[in-house]
Amino acid sequence: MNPLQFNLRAKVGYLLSKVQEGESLSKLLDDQLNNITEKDRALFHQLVLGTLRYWYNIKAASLPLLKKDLNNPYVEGLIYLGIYQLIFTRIPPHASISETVTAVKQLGFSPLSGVVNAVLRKVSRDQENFKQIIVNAHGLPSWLYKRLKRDWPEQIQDLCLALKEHAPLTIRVNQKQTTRNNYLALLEENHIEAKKCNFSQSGLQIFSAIPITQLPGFKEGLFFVQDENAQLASEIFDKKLDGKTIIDACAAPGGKTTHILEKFKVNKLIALDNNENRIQRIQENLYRLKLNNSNIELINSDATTWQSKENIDIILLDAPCSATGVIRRHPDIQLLRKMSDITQTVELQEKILNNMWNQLSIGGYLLYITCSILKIENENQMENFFSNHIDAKEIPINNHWGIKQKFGRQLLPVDQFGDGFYYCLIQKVI
Ligand SMILES: C[S@@+](CC[C@H](N)C(=O)[O-])C[C@H]1O[C@@H](n2cnc3c(N)ncnc32)[C@H](O)[C@@H]1O
Repeated sequence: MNPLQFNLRAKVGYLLSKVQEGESLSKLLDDQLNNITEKDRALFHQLVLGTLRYWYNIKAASLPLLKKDLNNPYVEGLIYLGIYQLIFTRIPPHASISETVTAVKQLGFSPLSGVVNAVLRKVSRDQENFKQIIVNAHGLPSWLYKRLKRDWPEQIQDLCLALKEHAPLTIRVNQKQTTRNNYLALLEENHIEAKKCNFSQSGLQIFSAIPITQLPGFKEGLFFVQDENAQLASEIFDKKLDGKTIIDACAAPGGKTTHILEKFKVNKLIALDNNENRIQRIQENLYRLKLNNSNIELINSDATTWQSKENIDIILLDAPCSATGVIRRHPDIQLLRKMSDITQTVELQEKILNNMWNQLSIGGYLLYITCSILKIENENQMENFFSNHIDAKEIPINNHWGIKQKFGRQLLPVDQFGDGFYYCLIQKVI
């Protein structure tokens, strides 16, 4: 059958199988969206994201229904998709079941359509019971659950629930173009509901469901979409960055680079990243936000080896990480990350840290950041760093947000608030 003739569930099932094979959802969505009619796009998104969000909850509830492992990622994904529709959407059960069973056949697995039909009918007959089992499951891959429970024994239950929530839409008002109050007034004029963020001085949370590009002033660069907790990087520095030479060591797509340029009058900013396509995105963002000045240099290079030719006052190191703090926005991370990846990521972070530290002038500061909630990438990474660098001194971040750690501060994702982030500020003292 021509894939273009697949029903919507088959298109979702195909995409879910690709995520199971290790492809990232944002790239798949970019590639697939042209195959989805305009009127189906909202439902397509809901079904993909919803099924991935509750993947491990549904897995826990559906395993006892299967006599043996199906060993078929397409059919596994379609069963979860069917159950997601039955438990979490208002789609009539008969439509959820028949559309999903048709998808199984369209994808070439007719012999398994009877099993899928039987499982979905069973769930449909006993919806309340299954809903309880699903919402009571921790809903994470077991390696991640064990690690989080070890790292956050007191917070683990709230954390599991928070990771299933929808993250709020938060923007950062471009202070070079307008003020937060003026932009809030503009939103009110356009009947768009929003409120000021608690911790970020330029953040606004948007409540109205509206495409980002239709918010007023998108093209003019009046704002940038950025989680509130990601905005804290620039808040930590207060006025300290005026006149400084700065490296943003892992800069793409430029969220923190552009914030620094909006907030401070820097001497020079070098934005480094080893991904050429993503460097292009920094360029686009600089251009849209009207921050494209001659004192900014974009460099496509590897931060584990790159050498600076000039004295560097400040390094922002927003390290590549497990991204476990942003699972709410990217639920595919739950399927994509494996324990072995974490070990490699921690090693990469250490290499980048060591090389960038060598680029920093004495008296300068390095801000280490991750969007991870795993201590091995955060507090433990810093503990290791301080034990190997007698020239490093922690500068405590005395803010109200987050949880103070032995080194640095950790923010955990909280319903209606920001994502999981970690910050540690270090000064080079000798
Ligand atoms: C967490 S993201 C950075 C987000 C960015 N700071 C922002 O606020 O928009 C991490 C970045 O590190 C980059 N990266 C990964 N390994 C790298 C390396 N060895 N050298 C330089 N950049 C690297 C990735 O391409 C990715 O863009």
